[in-house]
Amino acid sequence: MSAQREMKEKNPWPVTIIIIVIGVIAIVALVTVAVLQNMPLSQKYKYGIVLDAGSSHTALYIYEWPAEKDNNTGRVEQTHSCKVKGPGISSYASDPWKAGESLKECMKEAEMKVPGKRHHETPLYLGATAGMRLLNMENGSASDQVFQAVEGALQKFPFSFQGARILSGQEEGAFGWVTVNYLDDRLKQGLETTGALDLGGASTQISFVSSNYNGSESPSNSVTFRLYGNNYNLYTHSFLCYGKDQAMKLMLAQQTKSGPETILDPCFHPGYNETKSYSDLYNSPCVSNRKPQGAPATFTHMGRGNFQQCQEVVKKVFDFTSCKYSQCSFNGVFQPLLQGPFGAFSAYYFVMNFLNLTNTSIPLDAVRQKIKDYCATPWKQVMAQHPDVKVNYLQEYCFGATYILTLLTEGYNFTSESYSNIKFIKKIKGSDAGWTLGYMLNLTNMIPAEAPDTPPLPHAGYVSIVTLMAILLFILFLVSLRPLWRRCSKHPRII
Ligand SMILES: O=c1[nH]cnc2c1ncn2[C@@H]1O[C@H](COP(=O)(O)OP(=O)(O)O)[C@@H](O)[C@H]1O
Ligand SMILES: [Ca+2]
Repeated sequence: MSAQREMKEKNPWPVTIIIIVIGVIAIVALVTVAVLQNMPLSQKYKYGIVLDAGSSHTALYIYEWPAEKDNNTGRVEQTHSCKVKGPGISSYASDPWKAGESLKECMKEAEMKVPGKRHHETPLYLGATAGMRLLNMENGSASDQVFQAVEGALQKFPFSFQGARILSGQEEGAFGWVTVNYLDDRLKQGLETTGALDLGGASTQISFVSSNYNGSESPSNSVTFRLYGNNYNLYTHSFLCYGKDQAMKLMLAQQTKSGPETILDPCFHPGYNETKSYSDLYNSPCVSNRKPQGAPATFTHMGRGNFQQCQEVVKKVFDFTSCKYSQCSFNGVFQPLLQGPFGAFSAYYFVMNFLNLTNTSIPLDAVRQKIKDYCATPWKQVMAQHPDVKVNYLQEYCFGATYILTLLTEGYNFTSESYSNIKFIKKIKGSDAGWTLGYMLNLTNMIPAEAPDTPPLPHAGYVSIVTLMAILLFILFLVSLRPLWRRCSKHPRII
Protein backbone atom coordinates (compact mmCIF):
# COMPACT_ATOMS: atom_id res chain seq x y z
CA MET A 1 0.00 0.00 0.00
CA SER A 2 1.47 3.36 -0.93
CA ALA A 3 1.86 6.05 1.70
CA GLN A 4 -0.75 8.20 -0.02
CA ARG A 5 -3.40 5.46 0.06
CA GLU A 6 -2.59 4.77 3.65
CA MET A 7 -3.25 8.42 4.46
CA LYS A 8 -6.71 8.29 2.77
CA GLU A 9 -7.68 5.16 4.60
CA LYS A 10 -6.67 6.65 7.90
CA ASN A 11 -8.53 9.89 7.31
CA PRO A 12 -12.19 9.67 6.05
CA TRP A 13 -12.69 13.47 5.79
CA PRO A 14 -11.82 13.99 2.12
CA VAL A 15 -14.52 11.43 1.20
CA THR A 16 -17.01 13.08 3.57
CA ILE A 17 -16.24 16.52 2.15
CA ILE A 18 -16.73 15.22 -1.39
CA ILE A 19 -20.08 13.69 -0.35
CA ILE A 20 -21.16 16.97 1.27
CA VAL A 21 -20.09 19.06 -1.74
CA ILE A 22 -21.89 16.73 -4.15
CA GLY A 23 -24.91 16.77 -1.84
CA VAL A 24 -24.98 20.58 -1.69
CA ILE A 25 -24.55 20.84 -5.47
CA ALA A 26 -27.38 18.33 -5.94
CA ILE A 27 -29.68 20.32 -3.61
CA VAL A 28 -28.87 23.62 -5.29
CA ALA A 29 -29.40 22.05 -8.74
CA LEU A 30 -32.68 20.44 -7.68
CA VAL A 31 -34.07 23.60 -6.12
CA THR A 32 -32.90 25.76 -9.05
CA VAL A 33 -34.57 23.48 -11.59
CA ALA A 34 -37.74 23.38 -9.49
CA VAL A 35 -37.80 27.15 -9.08
CA LEU A 36 -37.04 27.97 -12.71
CA GLN A 37 -39.42 25.39 -14.12
CA ASN A 38 -42.30 26.70 -12.07
CA MET A 39 -41.50 30.39 -11.99
CA PRO A 40 -44.20 32.67 -13.40
CA LEU A 41 -42.96 33.57 -16.87
CA SER A 42 -41.15 36.86 -17.19
CA GLN A 43 -43.54 39.77 -16.61
CA LYS A 44 -44.57 41.20 -19.94
CA TYR A 45 -47.55 43.51 -19.87
CA LYS A 46 -50.54 44.05 -22.07
CA TYR A 47 -52.56 47.24 -22.25
CA GLY A 48 -56.07 48.44 -22.90
CA ILE A 49 -57.42 51.97 -23.31
CA VAL A 50 -60.96 53.16 -22.57
CA LEU A 51 -62.31 56.65 -23.18
CA ASP A 52 -65.20 57.59 -20.90
CA ALA A 53 -67.15 60.17 -22.90
CA GLY A 54 -69.35 61.54 -20.11
CA SER A 55 -71.86 64.36 -20.36
CA SER A 56 -69.58 66.88 -18.65
CA HIS A 57 -66.16 65.72 -19.82
CA THR A 58 -64.16 62.89 -21.37
CA ALA A 59 -61.46 60.95 -19.53
CA LEU A 60 -58.99 58.41 -20.89
CA TYR A 61 -57.88 55.43 -18.83
CA ILE A 62 -54.97 53.09 -19.54
CA TYR A 63 -55.09 49.62 -18.00
CA GLU A 64 -52.22 47.17 -17.69
CA TRP A 65 -52.04 43.46 -16.83
CA PRO A 66 -49.40 40.70 -16.96
CA ALA A 67 -49.47 39.19 -20.45
CA GLU A 68 -49.73 35.57 -19.29
CA LYS A 69 -52.50 36.23 -16.84
CA ASP A 70 -55.31 37.45 -19.09
CA ASN A 71 -57.68 35.10 -17.33
CA ASN A 72 -56.78 35.79 -13.77
CA THR A 73 -58.51 38.17 -11.47
CA GLY A 74 -57.38 41.23 -9.59
CA ARG A 75 -54.46 41.77 -11.92
CA VAL A 76 -55.72 44.51 -14.20
CA GLU A 77 -54.69 47.92 -12.93
CA GLN A 78 -55.14 51.47 -14.07
CA THR A 79 -51.70 52.86 -14.82
CA HIS A 80 -52.61 56.25 -16.20
CA SER A 81 -55.53 58.59 -16.70
CA CYS A 82 -55.90 61.77 -18.72
CA LYS A 83 -58.67 64.34 -18.44
CA VAL A 84 -59.62 65.73 -21.86
CA LYS A 85 -59.67 69.52 -21.91
CA GLY A 86 -63.03 71.12 -22.59
CA PRO A 87 -66.59 69.82 -22.27
CA GLY A 88 -68.07 66.41 -23.05
CA ILE A 89 -68.32 65.31 -26.71
CA SER A 90 -72.10 65.89 -26.76
CA SER A 91 -71.41 69.63 -26.36
CA TYR A 92 -69.80 69.69 -29.82
CA ALA A 93 -73.08 68.95 -31.64
CA SER A 94 -72.79 72.11 -33.71
CA ASP A 95 -69.05 71.65 -34.39
CA PRO A 96 -68.55 67.88 -34.52
CA TRP A 97 -64.94 67.84 -35.76
CA LYS A 98 -63.90 69.68 -32.59
CA ALA A 99 -65.10 66.66 -30.60
CA GLY A 100 -62.45 64.58 -32.42
CA GLU A 101 -59.81 67.29 -32.05
CA SER A 102 -60.40 67.54 -28.30
CA LEU A 103 -59.30 63.93 -27.77
CA LYS A 104 -55.92 64.25 -29.50
CA GLU A 105 -53.90 65.54 -26.56
CA CYS A 106 -54.82 62.68 -24.27
CA MET A 107 -54.37 60.19 -27.12
CA LYS A 108 -50.84 61.46 -27.69
CA GLU A 109 -50.19 60.99 -24.00
CA ALA A 110 -51.43 57.41 -24.32
CA GLU A 111 -49.01 56.85 -27.22
CA MET A 112 -46.17 57.83 -24.90
CA LYS A 113 -47.38 55.74 -21.97
CA VAL A 114 -48.04 52.45 -23.79
CA PRO A 115 -44.77 50.84 -24.99
CA GLY A 116 -44.39 51.22 -28.77
CA LYS A 117 -44.22 47.51 -29.53
CA ARG A 118 -47.60 46.99 -27.82
CA HIS A 119 -49.43 49.81 -29.67
CA HIS A 120 -50.92 47.65 -32.43
CA GLU A 121 -52.33 45.02 -30.12
CA THR A 122 -53.71 47.49 -27.54
CA PRO A 123 -57.51 47.66 -27.78
CA LEU A 124 -59.00 51.16 -27.68
CA TYR A 125 -62.65 51.72 -26.82
CA LEU A 126 -64.79 54.81 -26.51
CA GLY A 127 -68.03 54.58 -24.56
CA ALA A 128 -70.40 57.52 -24.33
CA THR A 129 -73.00 57.90 -21.61
CA ALA A 130 -75.99 60.08 -20.86
CA GLY A 131 -74.84 63.26 -22.63
CA MET A 132 -74.80 61.40 -25.95
CA ARG A 133 -77.99 59.51 -25.04
CA LEU A 134 -79.73 62.87 -24.71
CA LEU A 135 -78.16 64.29 -27.89
CA ASN A 136 -79.16 61.14 -29.77
CA MET A 137 -82.77 61.54 -28.56
CA GLU A 138 -82.79 65.21 -29.48
CA ASN A 139 -80.89 65.16 -32.76
CA GLY A 140 -79.88 61.77 -34.15
CA SER A 141 -77.86 63.11 -37.07
CA ALA A 142 -75.86 65.47 -34.84
CA SER A 143 -75.04 62.52 -32.59
CA ASP A 144 -73.96 60.45 -35.64
CA GLN A 145 -71.71 63.27 -36.80
CA VAL A 146 -70.06 63.55 -33.40
CA PHE A 147 -69.34 59.81 -33.50
CA GLN A 148 -67.95 60.08 -37.04
CA ALA A 149 -65.60 62.85 -35.94
CA VAL A 150 -64.51 60.97 -32.86
CA GLU A 151 -63.96 57.71 -34.76
CA GLY A 152 -61.98 59.53 -37.46
CA ALA A 153 -59.69 61.03 -34.83
CA LEU A 154 -59.18 57.80 -32.90
CA GLN A 155 -58.45 55.72 -36.02
CA LYS A 156 -55.42 57.91 -36.72
CA PHE A 157 -53.65 56.51 -33.67
CA PRO A 158 -51.69 53.25 -33.82
CA PHE A 159 -53.90 51.36 -31.36
CA SER A 160 -56.41 48.66 -32.20
CA PHE A 161 -59.53 50.84 -32.28
CA GLN A 162 -62.60 48.78 -31.37
CA GLY A 163 -65.28 51.39 -31.96
CA ALA A 164 -67.16 54.21 -30.28
CA ARG A 165 -70.72 53.71 -29.08
CA ILE A 166 -73.35 54.79 -26.59
CA LEU A 167 -73.63 52.52 -23.56
CA SER A 168 -77.13 51.69 -22.40
CA GLY A 169 -78.00 52.80 -18.87
CA GLN A 170 -78.05 49.12 -17.89
CA GLU A 171 -74.53 48.58 -19.18
CA GLU A 172 -73.31 51.69 -17.42
CA GLY A 173 -74.76 50.49 -14.11
CA ALA A 174 -73.69 46.86 -14.48
CA PHE A 175 -70.10 47.62 -15.55
CA GLY A 176 -69.70 50.06 -12.66
CA TRP A 177 -70.73 47.22 -10.35
CA VAL A 178 -68.27 44.82 -12.05
CA THR A 179 -65.44 47.36 -11.66
CA VAL A 180 -66.03 47.89 -7.95
CA ASN A 181 -66.29 44.20 -7.15
CA TYR A 182 -63.38 43.19 -9.38
CA LEU A 183 -61.07 45.73 -7.76
CA ASP A 184 -62.20 44.63 -4.30
CA ASP A 185 -61.39 41.01 -5.26
CA ARG A 186 -64.93 40.00 -4.37
CA LEU A 187 -65.83 38.13 -7.54
CA LYS A 188 -63.11 35.48 -7.63
CA GLN A 189 -63.51 34.76 -3.95
CA GLY A 190 -67.30 34.56 -4.22
CA LEU A 191 -67.70 37.08 -1.38
CA GLU A 192 -70.79 39.21 -0.69
CA THR A 193 -70.76 41.90 -3.36
CA THR A 194 -70.76 45.68 -3.03
CA GLY A 195 -73.52 47.70 -4.66
CA ALA A 196 -72.55 50.56 -6.97
CA LEU A 197 -73.93 54.09 -6.93
CA ASP A 198 -72.75 56.30 -9.79
CA LEU A 199 -73.80 59.94 -10.00
CA GLY A 200 -72.98 61.50 -13.35
CA GLY A 201 -73.97 64.84 -14.79
CA ALA A 202 -76.88 63.60 -16.91
CA SER A 203 -77.81 60.23 -15.43
CA THR A 204 -77.38 58.23 -12.26
CA GLN A 205 -77.15 54.49 -11.69
CA ILE A 206 -77.91 52.15 -8.81
CA SER A 207 -76.81 48.49 -9.02
CA PHE A 208 -76.77 45.81 -6.35
CA VAL A 209 -77.46 42.16 -5.63
CA SER A 210 -80.49 41.61 -3.42
CA SER A 211 -81.35 38.13 -2.20
CA ASN A 212 -85.08 38.78 -2.54
CA TYR A 213 -84.71 39.73 -6.21
CA ASN A 214 -84.53 37.05 -8.87
CA GLY A 215 -85.24 39.25 -11.86
CA SER A 216 -88.83 38.11 -12.40
CA GLU A 217 -90.34 41.35 -11.08
CA SER A 218 -89.33 44.01 -13.62
CA PRO A 219 -86.99 41.93 -15.84
CA SER A 220 -85.69 45.08 -17.54
CA ASN A 221 -83.80 45.86 -14.32
CA SER A 222 -82.11 42.49 -14.23
CA VAL A 223 -78.62 41.62 -15.46
CA THR A 224 -77.26 38.14 -14.89
CA PHE A 225 -73.59 37.25 -14.83
CA ARG A 226 -71.64 34.05 -14.35
CA LEU A 227 -68.20 35.05 -13.12
CA TYR A 228 -65.51 32.74 -11.74
CA GLY A 229 -68.08 29.98 -11.26
CA ASN A 230 -70.61 32.13 -9.37
CA ASN A 231 -74.00 33.29 -10.63
CA TYR A 232 -75.04 36.86 -9.93
CA ASN A 233 -78.49 38.30 -10.38
CA LEU A 234 -77.91 41.99 -10.43
CA TYR A 235 -80.56 44.66 -10.04
CA THR A 236 -79.61 47.81 -11.93
CA HIS A 237 -81.36 50.98 -12.98
CA SER A 238 -80.18 54.13 -14.70
CA PHE A 239 -82.23 57.29 -14.24
CA LEU A 240 -81.79 59.50 -17.28
CA CYS A 241 -82.00 63.22 -16.36
CA TYR A 242 -81.19 62.48 -12.71
CA GLY A 243 -77.45 63.14 -12.96
CA LYS A 244 -76.39 66.15 -10.92
CA ASP A 245 -76.44 68.69 -13.77
CA GLN A 246 -79.73 67.63 -15.36
CA ALA A 247 -81.35 67.31 -11.91
CA MET A 248 -80.38 70.92 -11.32
CA LYS A 249 -82.22 71.85 -14.51
CA LEU A 250 -85.25 69.90 -13.23
CA MET A 251 -85.00 71.80 -9.95
CA LEU A 252 -84.69 75.18 -11.71
CA ALA A 253 -87.54 74.28 -14.06
CA GLN A 254 -89.61 73.63 -10.93
CA GLN A 255 -88.94 77.24 -9.86
CA THR A 256 -89.40 78.90 -13.25
CA LYS A 257 -92.71 77.32 -14.26
CA SER A 258 -94.39 80.68 -14.63
CA GLY A 259 -91.45 82.27 -16.47
CA PRO A 260 -90.47 84.80 -13.76
CA GLU A 261 -87.79 87.44 -14.20
CA THR A 262 -86.21 86.63 -10.84
CA ILE A 263 -86.04 83.53 -8.68
CA LEU A 264 -84.87 83.38 -5.07
CA ASP A 265 -83.39 79.89 -5.08
CA PRO A 266 -82.99 78.11 -1.69
CA CYS A 267 -80.33 75.81 -3.23
CA PHE A 268 -77.90 78.66 -3.91
CA HIS A 269 -75.96 80.72 -1.37
CA PRO A 270 -77.34 84.04 -0.11
CA GLY A 271 -75.84 86.85 -2.17
CA TYR A 272 -75.50 84.70 -5.30
CA ASN A 273 -76.84 86.73 -8.21
CA GLU A 274 -76.46 85.77 -11.87
CA THR A 275 -78.40 86.52 -15.02
CA LYS A 276 -79.20 83.29 -16.87
CA SER A 277 -80.84 82.58 -20.19
CA TYR A 278 -84.11 80.65 -20.38
CA SER A 279 -83.06 78.96 -23.60
CA ASP A 280 -79.85 77.63 -21.97
CA LEU A 281 -81.80 76.32 -18.99
CA TYR A 282 -84.39 74.58 -21.17
CA ASN A 283 -81.95 73.34 -23.81
CA SER A 284 -82.06 69.65 -22.87
CA PRO A 285 -84.72 67.01 -23.56
CA CYS A 286 -85.02 66.54 -19.77
CA VAL A 287 -86.79 69.90 -19.48
CA SER A 288 -87.41 71.23 -23.02
CA ASN A 289 -91.11 70.33 -22.95
CA ARG A 290 -91.61 72.37 -19.77
CA LYS A 291 -90.34 75.70 -21.06
CA PRO A 292 -92.77 78.36 -19.88
CA GLN A 293 -94.71 80.07 -22.65
CA GLY A 294 -93.91 83.72 -23.16
CA ALA A 295 -91.01 83.76 -20.71
CA PRO A 296 -88.47 86.58 -21.03
CA ALA A 297 -85.06 85.80 -22.56
CA THR A 298 -83.32 85.82 -19.21
CA PHE A 299 -83.98 85.50 -15.50
CA THR A 300 -82.06 86.68 -12.46
CA HIS A 301 -80.93 83.71 -10.43
CA MET A 302 -80.58 84.78 -6.80
CA GLY A 303 -79.60 82.60 -3.85
CA ARG A 304 -81.51 82.20 -0.59
CA GLY A 305 -79.36 79.49 1.02
CA ASN A 306 -82.02 77.48 2.82
CA PHE A 307 -81.36 73.75 3.04
CA GLN A 308 -84.86 72.71 4.17
CA GLN A 309 -86.56 74.69 1.43
CA CYS A 310 -84.02 73.38 -1.07
CA GLN A 311 -84.88 69.84 0.00
CA GLU A 312 -88.57 70.60 -0.59
CA VAL A 313 -87.89 71.82 -4.15
CA VAL A 314 -85.53 68.91 -4.84
CA LYS A 315 -88.15 66.40 -3.62
CA LYS A 316 -90.51 67.74 -6.28
CA VAL A 317 -88.27 66.48 -9.07
CA PHE A 318 -89.06 62.91 -7.98
CA ASP A 319 -92.43 61.33 -8.65
CA PHE A 320 -93.50 59.15 -5.73
CA THR A 321 -97.16 58.87 -6.72
CA SER A 322 -97.36 55.62 -8.68
CA CYS A 323 -95.80 52.20 -8.30
CA LYS A 324 -97.15 49.10 -10.05
CA TYR A 325 -94.59 46.82 -8.36
CA SER A 326 -94.24 45.50 -4.81
CA GLN A 327 -91.92 48.43 -4.11
CA CYS A 328 -90.38 51.32 -6.01
CA SER A 329 -87.64 53.88 -5.74
CA PHE A 330 -89.25 56.76 -7.66
CA ASN A 331 -90.86 57.56 -11.01
CA GLY A 332 -92.60 54.17 -10.83
CA VAL A 333 -89.31 52.28 -11.09
CA PHE A 334 -89.09 48.94 -9.31
CA GLN A 335 -86.37 48.57 -6.66
CA PRO A 336 -85.86 45.54 -4.42
CA LEU A 337 -84.87 45.85 -0.77
CA LEU A 338 -81.47 47.53 -0.40
CA GLN A 339 -78.81 45.05 0.61
CA GLY A 340 -75.13 45.00 1.50
CA PRO A 341 -72.41 47.60 1.40
CA PHE A 342 -72.40 50.26 -1.35
CA GLY A 343 -69.65 52.19 -3.09
CA ALA A 344 -70.73 55.68 -4.26
CA PHE A 345 -68.49 57.34 -6.80
CA SER A 346 -68.13 60.05 -9.46
CA ALA A 347 -70.11 63.18 -8.42
CA TYR A 348 -71.20 61.50 -5.16
CA TYR A 349 -67.55 61.53 -4.19
CA PHE A 350 -66.68 64.99 -5.55
CA VAL A 351 -69.51 66.69 -3.67
CA MET A 352 -69.24 64.79 -0.38
CA ASN A 353 -65.45 65.09 -0.41
CA PHE A 354 -65.65 68.85 -0.92
CA LEU A 355 -67.85 69.11 2.18
CA ASN A 356 -65.66 66.71 4.21
CA LEU A 357 -68.61 64.36 4.45
CA THR A 358 -67.15 61.15 3.00
CA ASN A 359 -67.21 59.58 6.46
CA THR A 360 -70.59 57.88 6.62
CA SER A 361 -70.33 57.06 10.30
CA ILE A 362 -71.29 60.71 10.82
CA PRO A 363 -75.01 60.49 11.74
CA LEU A 364 -77.37 61.65 8.99
CA ASP A 365 -78.70 64.43 11.22
CA ALA A 366 -75.20 65.82 11.63
CA VAL A 367 -74.68 65.57 7.86
CA ARG A 368 -77.91 67.52 7.33
CA GLN A 369 -76.81 70.18 9.83
CA LYS A 370 -73.47 70.58 8.08
CA ILE A 371 -75.14 71.01 4.68
CA LYS A 372 -77.64 73.41 6.21
CA ASP A 373 -74.82 75.58 7.58
CA TYR A 374 -72.92 75.40 4.31
CA CYS A 375 -75.93 76.43 2.20
CA ALA A 376 -76.58 79.36 4.54
CA THR A 377 -73.02 80.66 4.11
CA PRO A 378 -72.98 83.88 2.04
CA TRP A 379 -71.69 83.39 -1.50
CA LYS A 380 -68.96 85.99 -1.04
CA GLN A 381 -67.63 84.15 1.97
CA VAL A 382 -67.73 80.80 0.16
CA MET A 383 -65.72 82.27 -2.72
CA ALA A 384 -63.21 83.84 -0.34
CA GLN A 385 -62.76 80.52 1.49
CA HIS A 386 -62.19 78.56 -1.71
CA PRO A 387 -60.22 80.75 -4.09
CA ASP A 388 -58.77 77.66 -5.87
CA VAL A 389 -62.07 75.93 -6.60
CA LYS A 390 -63.63 76.53 -10.01
CA VAL A 391 -66.64 78.82 -9.54
CA ASN A 392 -68.78 76.58 -11.74
CA TYR A 393 -68.32 73.73 -9.29
CA LEU A 394 -68.28 75.92 -6.19
CA GLN A 395 -71.71 77.44 -6.77
CA GLU A 396 -73.30 74.00 -7.02
CA TYR A 397 -72.10 72.14 -3.93
CA CYS A 398 -75.06 73.29 -1.80
CA PHE A 399 -77.49 71.97 -4.40
CA GLY A 400 -75.28 68.91 -5.06
CA ALA A 401 -75.20 67.84 -1.42
CA THR A 402 -78.92 68.45 -0.93
CA TYR A 403 -79.66 66.47 -4.08
CA ILE A 404 -77.41 63.57 -3.03
CA LEU A 405 -79.03 63.31 0.38
CA THR A 406 -82.54 63.51 -1.07
CA LEU A 407 -81.76 60.98 -3.81
CA LEU A 408 -80.28 58.51 -1.32
CA THR A 409 -82.87 58.81 1.44
CA GLU A 410 -86.12 59.70 -0.36
CA GLY A 411 -85.27 58.24 -3.78
CA TYR A 412 -83.48 54.99 -2.98
CA ASN A 413 -84.81 54.63 0.60
CA PHE A 414 -81.52 54.59 2.50
CA THR A 415 -82.25 55.09 6.21
CA SER A 416 -80.14 56.68 8.97
CA GLU A 417 -78.91 53.14 9.60
CA SER A 418 -78.25 51.92 6.08
CA TYR A 419 -76.62 55.24 5.16
CA SER A 420 -73.54 54.04 7.01
CA ASN A 421 -73.29 51.08 4.57
CA ILE A 422 -72.32 53.58 1.87
CA LYS A 423 -68.69 54.38 1.19
CA PHE A 424 -67.93 57.47 -0.87
CA ILE A 425 -65.00 56.45 -3.01
CA LYS A 426 -62.90 57.78 -5.84
CA LYS A 427 -60.39 55.00 -6.35
CA ILE A 428 -59.96 51.39 -5.30
CA LYS A 429 -56.36 50.17 -5.15
CA GLY A 430 -55.23 52.93 -7.50
CA SER A 431 -57.92 52.44 -10.16
CA ASP A 432 -60.83 54.87 -10.55
CA ALA A 433 -64.27 53.57 -9.65
CA GLY A 434 -66.49 53.83 -12.74
CA TRP A 435 -67.83 51.73 -15.59
CA THR A 436 -64.71 51.78 -17.80
CA LEU A 437 -62.72 48.92 -16.27
CA GLY A 438 -65.76 46.60 -16.14
CA TYR A 439 -66.51 47.50 -19.78
CA MET A 440 -63.01 46.57 -20.89
CA LEU A 441 -62.88 43.37 -18.81
CA ASN A 442 -66.13 42.32 -20.45
CA LEU A 443 -65.12 43.15 -24.02
CA THR A 444 -61.74 41.46 -23.70
CA ASN A 445 -63.32 38.38 -22.04
CA MET A 446 -60.99 38.85 -19.12
CA ILE A 447 -63.37 37.54 -16.46
CA PRO A 448 -63.97 33.83 -17.10
CA ALA A 449 -67.37 32.28 -16.38
CA GLU A 450 -65.72 29.42 -14.51
CA ALA A 451 -63.12 29.66 -11.76
CA PRO A 452 -59.64 29.21 -13.27
CA ASP A 453 -57.64 26.16 -12.15
CA THR A 454 -55.19 27.34 -9.59
CA PRO A 455 -52.10 25.29 -8.59
CA PRO A 456 -52.63 23.69 -5.15
CA LEU A 457 -49.65 25.61 -3.77
CA PRO A 458 -48.51 29.15 -4.43
CA HIS A 459 -45.08 29.45 -6.02
CA ALA A 460 -43.29 30.51 -2.81
CA GLY A 461 -44.83 27.62 -0.87
CA TYR A 462 -43.79 25.19 -3.57
CA VAL A 463 -40.17 26.42 -3.55
CA SER A 464 -39.96 26.27 0.25
CA ILE A 465 -41.25 22.71 0.35
CA VAL A 466 -38.88 21.49 -2.39
CA THR A 467 -35.92 23.13 -0.59
CA LEU A 468 -36.91 21.72 2.78
CA MET A 469 -37.40 18.22 1.38
CA ALA A 470 -34.04 18.28 -0.40
CA ILE A 471 -32.24 19.38 2.78
CA LEU A 472 -34.05 16.73 4.85
CA LEU A 473 -33.15 14.00 2.37
CA PHE A 474 -29.54 15.07 2.44
CA ILE A 475 -29.43 15.09 6.25
CA LEU A 476 -31.03 11.64 6.23
CA PHE A 477 -28.36 10.48 3.83
CA LEU A 478 -25.57 11.86 6.06
CA VAL A 479 -27.14 10.25 9.12
CA SER A 480 -27.30 6.92 7.31
CA LEU A 481 -23.54 7.19 6.73
CA ARG A 482 -22.84 7.67 10.44
CA PRO A 483 -22.13 4.01 11.32
CA LEU A 484 -19.68 3.99 8.44
CA TRP A 485 -17.84 7.04 9.81
CA ARG A 486 -17.75 5.60 13.31
CA ARG A 487 -16.21 2.41 12.07
CA CYS A 488 -13.89 4.45 9.99
CA SER A 489 -12.58 6.49 12.91
CA LYS A 490 -12.29 3.38 15.17
CA HIS A 491 -10.67 1.14 12.51
CA PRO A 492 -9.33 3.59 10.02
CA ARG A 493 -7.70 0.89 7.96
CA ILE A 494 -10.85 -1.10 7.22
CA ILE A 495 -12.41 1.44 4.80
O1 LIG B 1 -64.31 68.40 -9.13
C1 LIG B 1 -65.52 68.25 -9.27
N1 LIG B 1 -66.41 68.82 -8.42
C2 LIG B 1 -67.74 68.68 -8.54
N2 LIG B 1 -68.30 67.94 -9.49
C3 LIG B 1 -67.50 67.37 -10.38
C4 LIG B 1 -66.09 67.47 -10.33
N3 LIG B 1 -65.57 66.76 -11.36
C5 LIG B 1 -66.61 66.22 -12.02
N4 LIG B 1 -67.77 66.60 -11.43
C6 LIG B 1 -69.15 66.25 -11.81
O2 LIG B 1 -69.27 64.86 -11.95
C7 LIG B 1 -70.25 64.58 -12.93
C8 LIG B 1 -69.63 63.65 -13.95
O3 LIG B 1 -70.59 63.29 -14.83
P1 LIG B 1 -70.25 62.66 -16.27
O4 LIG B 1 -69.58 63.67 -17.12
O5 LIG B 1 -69.55 61.38 -16.05
O6 LIG B 1 -71.70 62.48 -16.82
P2 LIG B 1 -72.58 61.19 -17.21
O7 LIG B 1 -72.00 60.02 -16.45
O8 LIG B 1 -73.97 61.52 -16.75
O9 LIG B 1 -72.48 61.05 -18.68
C9 LIG B 1 -70.68 65.92 -13.51
O10 LIG B 1 -71.86 66.35 -12.86
C10 LIG B 1 -69.54 66.84 -13.14
O11 LIG B 1 -69.98 68.18 -12.98
CA1 LIG C 1 -70.09 59.15 -15.82
